[in-house]
Amino acid sequence: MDAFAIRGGRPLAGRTRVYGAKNAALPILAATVMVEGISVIQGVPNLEDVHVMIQILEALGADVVFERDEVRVDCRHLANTSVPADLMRRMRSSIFLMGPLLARFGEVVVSKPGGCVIGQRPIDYHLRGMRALGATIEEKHGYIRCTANRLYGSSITLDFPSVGATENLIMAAVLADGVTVIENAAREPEIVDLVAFLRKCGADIEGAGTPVIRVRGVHHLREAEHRIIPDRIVAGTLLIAGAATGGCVAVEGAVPEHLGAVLQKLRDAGIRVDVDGSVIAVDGRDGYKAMDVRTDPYPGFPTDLQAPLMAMLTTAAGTSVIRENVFEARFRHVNDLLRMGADITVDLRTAIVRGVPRLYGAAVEATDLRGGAALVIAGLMADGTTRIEGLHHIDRGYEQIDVYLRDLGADIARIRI
Ligand SMILES: CC(=O)N[C@H]1[C@@H](OP(=O)(O)OP(=O)(O)OC[C@H]2O[C@@H](n3ccc(=O)[nH]c3=O)[C@H](O)[C@@H]2O)O[C@H](CO)[C@@H](O)[C@@H]1O
Ligand SMILES: C=C(OP(=O)(O)O)C(=O)O
Repeated sequence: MDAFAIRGGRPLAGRTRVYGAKNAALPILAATVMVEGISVIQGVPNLEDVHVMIQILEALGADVVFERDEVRVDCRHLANTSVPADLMRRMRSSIFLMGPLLARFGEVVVSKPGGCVIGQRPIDYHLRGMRALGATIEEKHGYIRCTANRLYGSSITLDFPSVGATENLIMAAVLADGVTVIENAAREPEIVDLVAFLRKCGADIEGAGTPVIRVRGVHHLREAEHRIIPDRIVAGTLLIAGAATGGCVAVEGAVPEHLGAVLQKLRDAGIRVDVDGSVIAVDGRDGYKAMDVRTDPYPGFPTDLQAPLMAMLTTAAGTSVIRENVFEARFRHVNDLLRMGADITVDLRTAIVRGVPRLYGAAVEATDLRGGAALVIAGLMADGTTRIEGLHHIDRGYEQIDVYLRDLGADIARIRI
């Protein structure tokens, strides 16, 4: 088993480059099963979740080659429509196979997906939407079998703008008969990227990035090449780490508009933020103050950066109030931050963070992906040595985070324990 050993207290400094977004790459790789040809996807991050998605595609009968940051997926001879349960459990994004397989073959068997434990994370919107498109759904012994002779365009209104349900339903609707309208759709940049890929393949979709998405079904999808958008959550994590350590960090290759709410919050805390084209720089040398933050669907402050920002605010002057509006149980990192000397009280979806002068190194364990990133940031901020276990959670979403941070001057090592 691996752990990170971090000697904290060094301000990060320098330039780094962000890679492709996990949360865009995963649905796009799943969408390739609808293409009866070869899809070429570039800018794919080398992450555990991407490897699981490739294993799923191979189990379905696809030929997949992953070289450097390019994945070539040949789905001409796809034969299997059941996603193995052990792979389903490995990540939330396994559910993205539901829409595409149903669309292409009229049948799919999945089971409850895994992923970060940050709330109940049901899939009822996905299933309700598939039913609205004409699918029959049987749930037995933990398996979910969806079938349809044909899918038909329909009107679907989501109770909450779910990212995954919006993506799954767009994919199911792409090959359906007629027009599907998804209302209260999620607007995240990753959805816009999925739609950009599908449109290159010949799909007829309008409204991505707005709350109303219209999909007019087409007969088939053709081969296409696509480059994944940069990972706004990784970019945000590195910028927050830079500011939290009182350092100066520039992240290249980002899309600043995707980070609007995040950059605004950093500025609200008194951190200097400069944007020059695709380079975002933060300067935290003058320190920062407490502030209130609420997570919301895009374009609001992303829930995936709530934990990293909380780590930063543990030593801010004053009291911060953090409200988590997207997931009902996304504060599991708090216990370990307390172990490191933070002063935080949680009441359901609200965390009150009273700034303390400093954090202290401790032995802690990541229990989910972004909570793990928060512990890394806390370790970089803390006096003394922090040992972080549970690295598989962090590796699901950050490509060699230790290497990136070392390049910025951090004293972090991956050790075998
Ligand atoms: C692979 C991927 O892209 N993951 C992201 C995606 O997760 P994911 O797509 O799972 O998140 P959703 O947007 O679907 O979830 C938002 C809320 O809706 C609820 N819900 C969702 C679906 C459903 O059928 N029923 C239901 O009640 C969830 O429990 C949650 O409370 O968006 C989240 C919100 O930005 C991010 O934190 C995740 O990083
Ligand atoms: C929650 C996340 O991932 P997943 O939806 O794959 O669990 C995340 O990327 O922060």
